[in-house]
Amino acid sequence: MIRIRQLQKSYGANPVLRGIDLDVAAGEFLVVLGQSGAGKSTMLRCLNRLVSADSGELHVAGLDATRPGQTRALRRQVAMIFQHHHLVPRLSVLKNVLTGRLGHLPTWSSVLQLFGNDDIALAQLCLEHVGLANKASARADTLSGGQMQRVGIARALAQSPRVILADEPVASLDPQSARMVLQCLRDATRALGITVVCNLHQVDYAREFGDRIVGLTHGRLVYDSRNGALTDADLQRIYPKTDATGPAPHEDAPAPIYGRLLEVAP
Ligand SMILES: Nc1ncnc2c1ncn2[C@@H]1O[C@H](COP(=O)(O)OP(=O)(O)OP(=O)(O)O)[C@@H](O)[C@H]1O
Repeated sequence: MIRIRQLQKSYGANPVLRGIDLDVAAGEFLVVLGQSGAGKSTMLRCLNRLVSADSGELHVAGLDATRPGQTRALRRQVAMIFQHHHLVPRLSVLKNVLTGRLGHLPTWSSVLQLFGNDDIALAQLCLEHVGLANKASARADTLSGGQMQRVGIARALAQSPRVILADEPVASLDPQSARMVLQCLRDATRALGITVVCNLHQVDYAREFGDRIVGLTHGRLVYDSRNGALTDADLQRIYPKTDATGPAPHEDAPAPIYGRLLEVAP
């Protein structure tokens, strides 16, 4: 479903991705671990052309993600979930989920937001997948943080994607809500056969929810395992400057650059 070969990306003189090779199978739930600044978000954003790779091969859902001409097709096949769900607070939960259908509407009806009955039925089904069917008519800003993130997942599902990219989707949630959100993401995508690439900072969640874990260090893949046996030595490779208990607390990390994503969030 995803094939990456020798992916390279620099920001000015800062080489962020230094030749990534990675294949992700259809339906796989892949967790990416790595220190802050390791290049996780950049790799994810290359997969749907939010960021243009400098060089390398990048095939996602049968599309060549290095070609600018493929951007629209790619954005239809690849949904994204962000740390901050970016819901429209005053809209109902259902309408927020329906925004996931915008890329499938002809331009004139997308401007007028004329959703058909099929779109509405699909949005309701997506809300069922995340256990929030009973909240369809509630205003988004009346939900808890975990519920909002589940609406974000429903919106991504409504896009009928083949791949979901999740960039630290539970970073701002308490442990109970975080587990519920990851469970919900894994169950829904498993049921629908959707491939997930999920950046996480929490090693425990990676072990619990990942079918497979890869580790990124200074722009290189240094770990790749399907068996979940993440040892202290593995963690030292993934987090070379911290102790083997895992990453430094996220509060200490430089703030990720999410502002720009607001412009392109679904
Ligand atoms: N648009 C940009 N312009 C310049 N530098 C950038 C840009 N986006 C990211 N970087 C830099 O690229 C490096 C990798 O950033 P990236 O966000 O991909 O890391 P990350 O592993 O996702 O980190 P975090 O876990 O903190 O989100 C960092 O040094 C960051 O400062």
